Amino acid sequence: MAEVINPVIPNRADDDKYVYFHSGSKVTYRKIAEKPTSFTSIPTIDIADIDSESLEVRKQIASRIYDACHNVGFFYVKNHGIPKHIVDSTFEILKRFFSLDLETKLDAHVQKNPAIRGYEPMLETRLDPRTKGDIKEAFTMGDCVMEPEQDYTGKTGLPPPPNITKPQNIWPRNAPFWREGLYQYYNQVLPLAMKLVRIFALAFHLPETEFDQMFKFPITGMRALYYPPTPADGDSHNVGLGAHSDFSWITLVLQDAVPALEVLNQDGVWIDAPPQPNTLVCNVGQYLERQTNGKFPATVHRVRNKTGLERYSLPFFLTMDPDVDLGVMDCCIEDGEEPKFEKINVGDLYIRRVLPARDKHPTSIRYKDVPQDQWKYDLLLS
Ligand SMILES: O=C(O)CCC(=O)C(=O)O
Ligand SMILES: [Fe+2]
Repeated sequence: MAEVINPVIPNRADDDKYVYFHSGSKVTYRKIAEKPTSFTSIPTIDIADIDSESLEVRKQIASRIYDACHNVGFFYVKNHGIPKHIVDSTFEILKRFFSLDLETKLDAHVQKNPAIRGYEPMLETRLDPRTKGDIKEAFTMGDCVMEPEQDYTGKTGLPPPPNITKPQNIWPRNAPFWREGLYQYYNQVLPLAMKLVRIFALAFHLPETEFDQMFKFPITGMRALYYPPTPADGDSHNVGLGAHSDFSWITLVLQDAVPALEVLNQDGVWIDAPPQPNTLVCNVGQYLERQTNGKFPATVHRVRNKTGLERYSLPFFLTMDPDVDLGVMDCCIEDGEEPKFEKINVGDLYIRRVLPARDKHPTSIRYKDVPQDQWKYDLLLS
């Protein structure tokens, strides 16, 4: 029998769209995936000159940050200025804290704290509903007008607000090194983040101090994380932290030498963000995404620790003051474009995201019958 000639004829004009190949006796073809449209690595930005007296030099850093945030939503911060001995001692206390006995850590259980801060044991959160839970332990602290380490009056020139009578953080009573050590790092990373706030203003060709009035005493969260090795041969959905974008303005992550962080690009490909020595990872959060009308995407990421080693990390989340009403910046709306996000109150949006994410927490249970649009940030403070 004569062989049937397949009517598909390779066409040179289509060479860049299709691969033609023989399959058995037939000529056939396959469409080449669209050219990669998105990033394939995470850029590094050296900020050694962030304090330069030259505005031009500072603008150059800002311009690189603009490109990284626009194209990727993530970048490594090199020469961030946090002394190495503080980074080293921070990892020492992270290891020391998470290896404490459970009872000592549970003394500061997140369920005991109205602001949903404190210690979260293994599997307590579940960002990916296909999993048993996130394979990590965590401890969160953040902004608090009452804790002397944060010097509210020094920063704002105001006495602490009289309506706040309970500390927002909870600390394990039998591990005083933990509060002391975390504050050592906190009081380095917060000023660094505030320098970045100014550089971000420059990135939009705005006066450097444009955002200052939004960050007088910002909402912060610092989350110590311990990820044991995720079993390599187990369920492929196993994750240290399920895929998510950050609920912050920006996040600065201190990670140790164990690779596990992965960032999702627009083509749906997971890109590794392995540790680079002496850097922090900076990423765009949902508030900045809103403010920029999506020009800076809050890029999705996850943590999978497949190395067989224990991993520690310490993200610092910066969000503006809770009383700010945040809209899309005019400079981010192109001709003919509409704002994609409505104006919101920063603190109210915060509580409306934080409580549903922890629906078993006593604060969530307390307000479960109150309609969400009546949840005010102050509920977290009482
Ligand atoms: O552990 C990390 O490297 C990142 C953690 C993270 O993405 C988060 O806590 O939001
Ligand atoms: Fe994150």
